[in-house]
Amino acid sequence: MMQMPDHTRPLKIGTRGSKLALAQAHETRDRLAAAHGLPTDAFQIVIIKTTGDRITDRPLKEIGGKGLFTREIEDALLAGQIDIAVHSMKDMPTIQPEGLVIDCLLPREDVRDAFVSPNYASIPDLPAGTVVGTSSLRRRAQLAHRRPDLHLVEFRGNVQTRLQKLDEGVAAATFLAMAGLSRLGMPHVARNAIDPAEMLPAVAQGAIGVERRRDDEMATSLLAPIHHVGTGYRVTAERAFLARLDGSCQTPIAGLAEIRDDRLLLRGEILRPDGSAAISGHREGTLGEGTPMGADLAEELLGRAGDGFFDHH
Ligand SMILES: NCc1[nH]cc(CCC(=O)O)c1CC(=O)O
Repeated sequence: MMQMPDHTRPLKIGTRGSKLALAQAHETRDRLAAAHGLPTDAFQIVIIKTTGDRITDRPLKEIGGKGLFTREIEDALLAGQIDIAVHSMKDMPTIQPEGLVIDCLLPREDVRDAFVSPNYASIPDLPAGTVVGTSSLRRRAQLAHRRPDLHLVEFRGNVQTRLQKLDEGVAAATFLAMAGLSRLGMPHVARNAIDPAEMLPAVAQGAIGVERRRDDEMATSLLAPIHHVGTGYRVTAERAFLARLDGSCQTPIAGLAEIRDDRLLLRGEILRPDGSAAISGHREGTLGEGTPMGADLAEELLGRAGDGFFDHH
């Protein structure tokens, strides 16, 4: 018999310290407790500060992109300081360090982007020249593509910081993930949720993944029953698309897989950083075909884009 965690030897759940990260860690703990009939004090939430949390005054792309919010957490997992780690899959590099795996996905939240603004109800309402804040290369390129007349500014920080910047008038509108707002209990902050057909979300937006050491049998068996299979199929397809394009977050890429009638439908989009061009396509397949579908769609879009597509100009 496996020794289950209890309050004297709790399973340590590693997470960043932002409100959203903590909400995600608590959701993971509650699902684990419910699935195994354990009290919540059989789990201990351990906050780990990452480089991305420490450096808040520079654009993400300058300090290194994806991995900035995860490296220290993965080091703690490898060192045995924590037993599992909870991540927004949107922020995860496509390759995990040797010895770590993510094969547990929680049921996906709303995948859409939220339009947030004190004064305007939607993107079409924004007058020419309006200042819009976003730190996301994807959202920046998508917006510039549709509305080249707007003025885009860098807008970093966690959800609370960005909302405060809107209040202070640093920008008249911004975008946030609906998933984050919902998990923070504040979906009403969104003026509207943008249809993915208008603004395709980031790969894995709204998905939480739980990472573990590959050889940790306790973590493996504890996590197995909370894995959401449908979310797994979808995120697999989207991340295969991302992996073939570029593992970093230095390029504007969007991707969304959905399940309809037991079929997997994948949409993908790549954009020039300045929004001057966008190329999109789609694939359909069986639920288990996400990996080849993602790679194949990426190949198609890269072929149509040609050399130098992602270069700034
Ligand atoms: N890049 C930061 C980040 N990573 C995950 C989320 C939101 C939650 C999610 O998409 O799962 C956010 C904030 C945002 O984009 O508004």
